[in-house]
Amino acid sequence: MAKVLDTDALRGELAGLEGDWAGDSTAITRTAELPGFVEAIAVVDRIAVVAEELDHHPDIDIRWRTLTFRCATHSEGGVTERDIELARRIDEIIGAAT
Ligand SMILES: C[C@H](O)[C@H](O)[C@H]1CNC2=NC(N)=NC(=O)C2=N1
Repeated sequence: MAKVLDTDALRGELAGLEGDWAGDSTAITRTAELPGFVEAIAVVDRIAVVAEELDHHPDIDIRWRTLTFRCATHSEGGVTERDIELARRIDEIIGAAT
């Protein structure tokens, strides 16, 4: 079972991520702007595959070509290492698409 990260641990983990993630021990979020709607949906599709592989799923808000991801471990009520791993994988996919 993954533990909810405390503020210090979370700050360290966020600093190590490629993307501009923000948040607190409740949840972390980042946005990404893709060239267009089709590209944004393609990114969501790739992230869906990874989320299934990890058995860990982000909340995703889609507005035209801007995506907002929110990661938290629902079962633990906060941000755990599983969210950091998911965030890292989301960053990789966005990095490859932009
Ligand atoms: C059984 C399975 O591990 C759980 O239901 C998973 C699925 N995906 C999940 N995703 C997220 N973000 N939090 C969870 O607690 C969670 N639980």
